Amino acid sequence: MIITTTTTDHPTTELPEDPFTEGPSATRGSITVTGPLEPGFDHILTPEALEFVAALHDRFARIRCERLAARRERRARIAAGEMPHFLPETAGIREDANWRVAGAGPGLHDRRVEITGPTDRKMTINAMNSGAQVWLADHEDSLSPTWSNIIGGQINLRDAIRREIDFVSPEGKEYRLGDQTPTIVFRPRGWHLTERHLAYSQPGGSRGTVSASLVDAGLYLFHNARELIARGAGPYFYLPKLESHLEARLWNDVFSFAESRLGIEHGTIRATVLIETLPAAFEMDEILYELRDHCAGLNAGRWDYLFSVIKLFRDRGRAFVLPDRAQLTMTVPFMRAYTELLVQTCHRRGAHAIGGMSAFIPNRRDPEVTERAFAQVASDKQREANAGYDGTWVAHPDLVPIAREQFDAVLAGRVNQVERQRDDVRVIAADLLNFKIEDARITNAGIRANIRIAVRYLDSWLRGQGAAAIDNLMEDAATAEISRSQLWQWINQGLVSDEGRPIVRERVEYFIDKYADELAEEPGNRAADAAQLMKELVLGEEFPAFLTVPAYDRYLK
Ligand SMILES: CC(=O)SCCNC(=O)CCNC(=O)[C@H](O)C(C)(C)COP(=O)(O)OP(=O)(O)OC[C@H]1O[C@@H](n2cnc3c(N)ncnc32)[C@H](O)[C@@H]1OP(=O)(O)O
Ligand SMILES: O=CC(=O)O
Ligand SMILES: [Mg+2]
Repeated sequence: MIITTTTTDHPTTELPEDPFTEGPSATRGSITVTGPLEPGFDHILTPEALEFVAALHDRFARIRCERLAARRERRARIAAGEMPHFLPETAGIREDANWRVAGAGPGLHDRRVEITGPTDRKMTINAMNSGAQVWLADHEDSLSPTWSNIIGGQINLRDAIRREIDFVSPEGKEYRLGDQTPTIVFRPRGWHLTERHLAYSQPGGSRGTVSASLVDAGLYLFHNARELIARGAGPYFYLPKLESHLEARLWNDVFSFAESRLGIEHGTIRATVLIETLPAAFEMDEILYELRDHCAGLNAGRWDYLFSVIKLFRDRGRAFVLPDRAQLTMTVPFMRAYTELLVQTCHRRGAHAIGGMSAFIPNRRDPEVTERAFAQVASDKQREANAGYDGTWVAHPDLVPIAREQFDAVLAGRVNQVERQRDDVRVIAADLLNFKIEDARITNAGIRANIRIAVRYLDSWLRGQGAAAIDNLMEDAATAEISRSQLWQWINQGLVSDEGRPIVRERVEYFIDKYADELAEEPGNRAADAAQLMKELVLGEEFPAFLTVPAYDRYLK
């Protein structure tokens, strides 16, 4: 194989020659627990596990900061007029037809339906009994990262993996695992997030930030990697919110280091990378390449992708303004282009292409809502299966058979269609950047819907629930990001709604208060904080890069 690029010749560049033999100058920091110890936490936060997480910090904390700085630099260049583009310096990787990724690990060949959801004890058991092939156990978009949820989630994962999990609800309903359970793929928090209930100290007393990604992935690997392998699967990850192939390289280095440290074979860990930012869509081949020893596939994370487009171009003028959220479907030109390119890229490299999440969810108490959700989800999954995807996500157990039916119809007895090449796809940069939408509208109803959804979602998140059914749609951190970033953009671009109403701070503020007031009677509500946070996110001059950052730093208890 001939690769004509400098970025590929990386003996994991930031590391010494034998990257996993610590040199005399290696930092030996330590991690201490500053959060409260709830029942069972001591079994997860053991001295050995904390030492492992500290070793990850010694090695990778600085590089993480560099990668985050690179995100800020790129965004500044885009604000100044640069457009995202395919990188000339990595053309060799894209043009070389000869390399492939490791592909699916044991238990991961059949990913027709993947149920996603947070790791609380009841939902863990429900997801494991859902009939899906995979459970995406989520510490990202659908999990509010309270200390209880984060370490409680690790307890539940440990117990689920060992089949030692049961639960009795306050109403007395009993939950236990059935015989057939899905392969678990764990999604740690993204590189931008920190964990404030742990402290990282370096020799000499200096303190460093604790990366939420390294905590989540580190604890999961430490407690479960060997057990998963012994049970015929492996430690598998979904990697969220990557913005470049260098971030993929960082993950790859983390995995290689962890494998070496835990004494498991190189390449045992498998990752599926979410392509959910616009810059990452320009680096899909490079991301696969960086992670090739550990990579199982890519996923089209549609909601964060939309958020990324809005965020990147928020101050670039009206040509970059997207219409009401309801009009941002998967068939608008830029979404179709990115999802088609993803399948083509994956299958060329032997990687799975996994579809995304339709936000329509059933309501067991309302047959009409359920019927509409089933129809919407069926059509979304039919489109994905026909496009060549190997599997897809669902948000709710009742959607598993609906999605499965669509994939089974196309796969006709096979468990994936990785061999199907989409040589017909011709996507160029202009297609990924074609933000024109026919009959685009920004309506008063669309503005109010964004405000209502975001306020309600923030209230839910601050109460510790990171996914919520709002008006029969699944809302999570990614969908709420779209709502709040659209509002910020529409205000700052001085837009007027289709009905002729200027979109101004005073009016948006009025509705924030109105929708927060609607929640004020609910027991345990966080409506006042949600309104305050929403005002910061939407009415401020500054645009916080992620809503979860100020929400976590200043509002989450
Ligand atoms: C942009 C992205 O990243 S998408 C991926 C991230 N988002 C998600 O994962 C969302 C996952 N989905 C959910 O969290 C939930 O479906 C919600 C919050 C949207 C709705 O949940 P509920 O209001 O509890 O729905 P509903 O009452 O219909 O649930 C019925 C049963 O199914 C269970 N259930 C619903 N969704 C899930 C799920 N995703 N996983 C496991 N169990 C589930 C509920 O726990 C409930 O169980 P019970 O009958 O034993 O009490
Ligand atoms: O994580 C998935 C998304 O759509 O965002
Ligand atoms: Mg996402």
